[in-house]
Amino acid sequence: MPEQLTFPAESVAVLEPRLPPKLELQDAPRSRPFVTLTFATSLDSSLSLAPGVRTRLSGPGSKAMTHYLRTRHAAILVGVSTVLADDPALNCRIAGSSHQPRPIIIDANLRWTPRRSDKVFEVCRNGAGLAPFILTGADASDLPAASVELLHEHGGKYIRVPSARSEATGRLRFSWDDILSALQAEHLTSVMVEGGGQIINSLLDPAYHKLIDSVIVTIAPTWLGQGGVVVSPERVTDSAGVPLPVARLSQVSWHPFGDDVVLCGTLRV
Ligand SMILES: NC(=O)C1=CN([C@@H]2O[C@H](COP(=O)(O)OP(=O)(O)OC[C@H]3O[C@@H](n4cnc5c(N)ncnc54)[C@H](O)[C@@H]3O)[C@@H](O)[C@H]2O)C=CC1
Ligand SMILES: Nc1nc(O)c(N)c(N[C@@H]2O[C@H](COP(=O)(O)O)[C@@H](O)[C@H]2O)n1
Repeated sequence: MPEQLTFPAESVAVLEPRLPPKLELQDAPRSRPFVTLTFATSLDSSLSLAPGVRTRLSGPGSKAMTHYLRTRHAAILVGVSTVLADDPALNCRIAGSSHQPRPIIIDANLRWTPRRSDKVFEVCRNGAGLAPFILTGADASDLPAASVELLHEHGGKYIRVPSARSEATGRLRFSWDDILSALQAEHLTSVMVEGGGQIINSLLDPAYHKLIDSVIVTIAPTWLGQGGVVVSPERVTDSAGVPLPVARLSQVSWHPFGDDVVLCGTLRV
């Protein structure tokens, strides 16, 4: 029996001002998708116990909250290491909701080989989710034919995004402007960015704050300990080299969900 979550109407009302406008209420077309940054963290800012380790942080109430967010966004975006670690379904499991978000996987360097048994395809075949769009820096001629075919069969695809090679890692990187342009071209009007650590830390670069419309963070009352995947963006300094805070939320509100608390805010001025 597939999991069925419920999210109470009073909690819907609390979240609504933080969410993308419903399509029918949108007065003018947007030039880029509405971006919600959302993840679950421990008290020591960890997303998971270690890279590659799936770690449950959200309790039942905040988990249902995340799935409600999935009903309210056109797309849900994760990095390739999250897919490799978690084999996520990336679908919406709120009882009675017919909406499914489009999974977007950032895999600039083609590290993931999609397989028929992956959960994201399984839920798709069961009519309980959509197939992923994989954003890659690879040329069409370099895409593995079997992966292209598997994606095509389920309604997914690779999308080529302009990339630059990172001097530090030698790997291809995207700018967030290009990622959002690729989603806009697919008529995806909103996206929730779920993780993991590298994806969130790259989006929290001050150059991209103007692209983030809403931040919704679940904080679980637990310390995971050192060695976890941590949300901590690259440091910024003033002209004398003195460290400055990278970002601070405004319009902040806190909402308890069971043992967890959900923090809402914005980086927009
Ligand atoms: N608690 C939570 O809410 C969540 C937890 N997680 C956890 O996070 C962990 C995975 O996180 P990470 O290891 O940090 O990996 P990640 O999921 O952030 O993916 C890293 C990959 O994304 C690529 N990447 C990041 N920014 C990019 C950019 N701007 N352009 C192109 N490629 C980019 C990197 O090159 C790397 O290959 C897993 O253990 C997973 O369970 C993941 C999502 C949510
Ligand atoms: N909100 C939230 N709470 C946690 O405790 C988590 N571990 C995550 N992880 C994210 O959710 C994805 C799993 O999705 P499915 O349940 O398989 O659909 C996982 O890949 C992370 O992105 N999120």
